[in-house]
Amino acid sequence: MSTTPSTADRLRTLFQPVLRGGTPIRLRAWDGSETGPADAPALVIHDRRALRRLLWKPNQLGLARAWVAGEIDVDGDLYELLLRLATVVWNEDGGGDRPGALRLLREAASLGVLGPQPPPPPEEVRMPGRAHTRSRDRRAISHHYDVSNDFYRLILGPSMVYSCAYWRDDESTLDVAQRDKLDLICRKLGLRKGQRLLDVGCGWGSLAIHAAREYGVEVVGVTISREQADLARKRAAEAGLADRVEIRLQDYREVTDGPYDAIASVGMAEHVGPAVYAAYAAILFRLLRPGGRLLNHQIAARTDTTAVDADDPSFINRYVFPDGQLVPLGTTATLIEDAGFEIRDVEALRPHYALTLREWSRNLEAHWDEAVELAGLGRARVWRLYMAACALAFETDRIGVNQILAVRPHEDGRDPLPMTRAWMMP
Ligand SMILES: C[S@@+](CC[C@H](N)C(=O)[O-])C[C@H]1O[C@@H](n2cnc3c(N)ncnc32)[C@H](O)[C@@H]1O
Repeated sequence: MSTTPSTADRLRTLFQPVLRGGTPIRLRAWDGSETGPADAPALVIHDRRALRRLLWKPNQLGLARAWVAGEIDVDGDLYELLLRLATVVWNEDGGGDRPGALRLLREAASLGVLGPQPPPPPEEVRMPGRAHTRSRDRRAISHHYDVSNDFYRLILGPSMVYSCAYWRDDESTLDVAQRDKLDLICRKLGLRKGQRLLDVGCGWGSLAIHAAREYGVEVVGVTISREQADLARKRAAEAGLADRVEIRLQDYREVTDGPYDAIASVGMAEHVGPAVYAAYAAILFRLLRPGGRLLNHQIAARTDTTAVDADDPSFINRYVFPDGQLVPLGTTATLIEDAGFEIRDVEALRPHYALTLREWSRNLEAHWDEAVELAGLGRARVWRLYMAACALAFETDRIGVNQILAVRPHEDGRDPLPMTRAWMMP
């Protein structure tokens, strides 16, 4: 019997310092050799070029580059693989640890398993110029949203809502949970017939349509994604609401036709950026009438990582949401208050987003061939990894999501809201 270690065994030895605390996954090498627990999902390394990426940046970016390029894959459940890796890789500071990476690269070279240095896959983006100018924001948004409306429909389902759903019970489906979320927002905003609602970051128009149909309000929805605006207008017209739903291809900074009775901002403020957040909050404040309500629904980081992200960009930044930035809930709340709002309610929905993302992931995997046809293989692989990784991030409390209900106070301090929260409940 040969005592020569297999390629997979040599890889395991190599990754040992990165996989601190154990190797809870299977590894399969390009020659078919395999090591690790039989019941665990396998990280399949198809191409040895992945090694340079994985060893140089054993954190998210290296893994993502190898994944998007198709050099690695999973045999089994991707979410489960990431969950197992998260405990050993992502808690490690390998991304900033260049001396450690160099040592690993030398070891890899001596083991004879190191391939040549590959360029990043073409799906990776770097945004030139100053962040959060209107033109750069338009490009960043177009990168993520102008992919293909049909591709998004495969993932989001007929509701076409691209934010965390509201899962009232185990029986809910994604569509029901999305409808419940839209309705929760309308109730929190206290919408009444004849009022004017501004929906900043309106996506494919689902909230605008729901609010106009169920609450009789007039809605202006703005988005800077052309594909979204086109489909949102079509959906509003098909729902017979073209006279009450106006969809604009417009930046929130360009809205000047206040006052509105209520403003919703759902899943948009993540794109705003901490540097211009104070200006964003001030614009929404000016656009609301005194006594009017703002519902700001936004993903939050647990800690402020903006400085770290600038030095060591993440997978999400380079592939998914260029210029998207997450800050802690407290930072957002302070900025909203500083603009003059009174915060009246905060609801944390973290577990709801984990469930939503698991559903989107399942939809994508169930329609994989069609998704690849619509968006291209590289893009589809980006979305598959992003959705599984974000589900995990919510599940494990690395990020959260919160609905902040705030009012623009009356000058005399009169309270525009009921005394208890009962009115908010279904
Ligand atoms: C995650 S999507 C959420 C869409 C929708 N609110 C929903 O829940 O389905 C974010 C939205 O914010 C919009 N957005 C981002 N930056 C914007 C800006 N500067 N001005 C207007 N809309 C913006 C995008 O175009 C997109 O429609």
